Amino acid sequence: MSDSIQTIPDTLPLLRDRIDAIDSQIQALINERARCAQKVAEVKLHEQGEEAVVFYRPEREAQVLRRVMERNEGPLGHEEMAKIFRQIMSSCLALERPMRIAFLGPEGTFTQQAALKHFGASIISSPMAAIDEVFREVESGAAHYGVVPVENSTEGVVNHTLDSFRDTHLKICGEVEERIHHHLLVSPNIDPADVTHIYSHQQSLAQCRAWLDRYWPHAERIAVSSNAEAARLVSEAGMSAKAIAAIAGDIACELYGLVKVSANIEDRPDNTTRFLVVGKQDVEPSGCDKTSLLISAKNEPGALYHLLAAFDRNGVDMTRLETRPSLVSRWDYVFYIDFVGHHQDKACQSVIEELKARASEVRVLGSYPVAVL
Ligand SMILES: O=C(O)C(=O)C[C@]1(C(=O)O)C=C[C@@H](O)C=C1
Repeated sequence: MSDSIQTIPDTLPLLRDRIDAIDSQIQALINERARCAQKVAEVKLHEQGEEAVVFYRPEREAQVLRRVMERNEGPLGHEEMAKIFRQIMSSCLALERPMRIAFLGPEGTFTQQAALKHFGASIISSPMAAIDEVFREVESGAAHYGVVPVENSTEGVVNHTLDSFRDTHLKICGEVEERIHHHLLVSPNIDPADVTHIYSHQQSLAQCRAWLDRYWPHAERIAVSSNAEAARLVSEAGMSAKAIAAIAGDIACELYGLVKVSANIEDRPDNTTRFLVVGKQDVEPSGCDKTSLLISAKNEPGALYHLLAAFDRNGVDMTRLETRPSLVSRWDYVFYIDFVGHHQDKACQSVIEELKARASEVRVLGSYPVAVL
């Protein structure tokens, strides 16, 4: 046990004095760290120039957060401690250059929640109406990075996101995993017993299907463009005392001032959505990375078998395989493959070389740190 733990006082006034003293030390240290970040920005600008400068470094952030978790001794939990540092880095990065992040909107979506989880709260967030708009916003330079959903553990892949990679030169710079908790929400002035219609995004309705069948078998389910939009409709209807409900998450509930009739109503308690961060940069290795590839296979017998064999031969762990129509000709397919490792790793380079010999196109969509939080 360290000295500081042994000398913790045991009366309220003394404990508060102690907390005040610690807070002023923490504050001074955070500002010292922030001054270092300002200096980092100067050095980057000097070395890379205004046109090419890259302030956000996902691999460095992942390393910092992993180290925080490794050295943490409690009583605060590892994730709790990492979240604090997540926000400190977010504030430091905003001092270097405020980051504009486009995400699948409107305000209050799980994608916004994922963007805040990944970048911290010190970002300028721009809600977009559709996934391809997020890509365009980043391509045009109007946003530095974009956040889009890519797969849900209950409902499978988000095809719009996968298909968007065919027409873009953007890279995957990161991934975020978010546990999705759905709640049944109404306006504060509405009696839940009067509810006749339940609004949500079709994926959210599907993720709560068994619960709805059991508890709200007679309510009509209405699919809308997002669950945040459902929450907005419910708050608007509440003004004219119309009894409708929404299924949405915490930030939509808060944003639209709704109340929870039932919390955590998703059918599967491990319901998780994975999001991707897209940008223009090639991310350096962080020591624990993943790579995503887009492969157009030649239309010949055993094509997929030969592609997969390359992973086995090089001992590279494939974590995901998705097939999508190529949109070039009928019954032609492209494969999206994720694997463990960075494209600069020797074994991963061998896999990519072997794939290139077999496939008509192999594109590295990006190597990026495995989600830390
Ligand atoms: O190390 C850097 O390159 C920094 O800019 C500093 C810092 C940090 O606060 O630790 C801030 C932003 C980057 O995304 C990574 C780390």
